[in-house]
Amino acid sequence: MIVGAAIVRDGLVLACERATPAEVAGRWEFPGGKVEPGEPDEAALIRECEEELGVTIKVGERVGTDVPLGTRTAVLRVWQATLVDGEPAPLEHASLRWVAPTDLLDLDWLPADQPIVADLARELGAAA
Ligand SMILES: Nc1nc2c([nH]c(=O)n2[C@H]2C[C@H](O)[C@@H](COP(=O)(O)OP(=O)(O)OP(=O)(O)O)O2)c(=O)[nH]1
Repeated sequence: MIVGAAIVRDGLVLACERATPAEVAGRWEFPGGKVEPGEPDEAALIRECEEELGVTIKVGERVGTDVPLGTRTAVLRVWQATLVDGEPAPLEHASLRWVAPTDLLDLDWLPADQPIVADLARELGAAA
């Protein structure tokens, strides 16, 4: 299981640019990563956001449905989240960007993220 956080602040979504590996460097993703054995999904999401961004998040609603990840026996599962403490810093990413819902689909997201980003753009657009 790979978990990701769509952190929303002031109507904008935090997108993260991968630094590594070379095959996907420069593409965009949500902060997150692998759930450790026995770890609840939401705890993994909070841990990864602390490690990658130096922030504390509050986990909200699910976004979209689970997306199978290519060759791996894993799925990507994403939640909306809000910032509780700290300002996001690119501790493990090449860069960070706050993106308006209408601009989300212009970024070169990792393939598995694309249907989730489309759902998120619809949800946030509808709420505006
Ligand atoms: N974090 C994250 N990973 C994603 C997304 N979409 C997607 O396909 N992935 C894939 C890329 C990687 O193969 C895998 C997560 O790897 P990772 O390197 O971020 O996870 P991690 O921090 O737990 O990795 P590790 O260094 O402990 O091995 O999931 C996404 O939106 N966010």
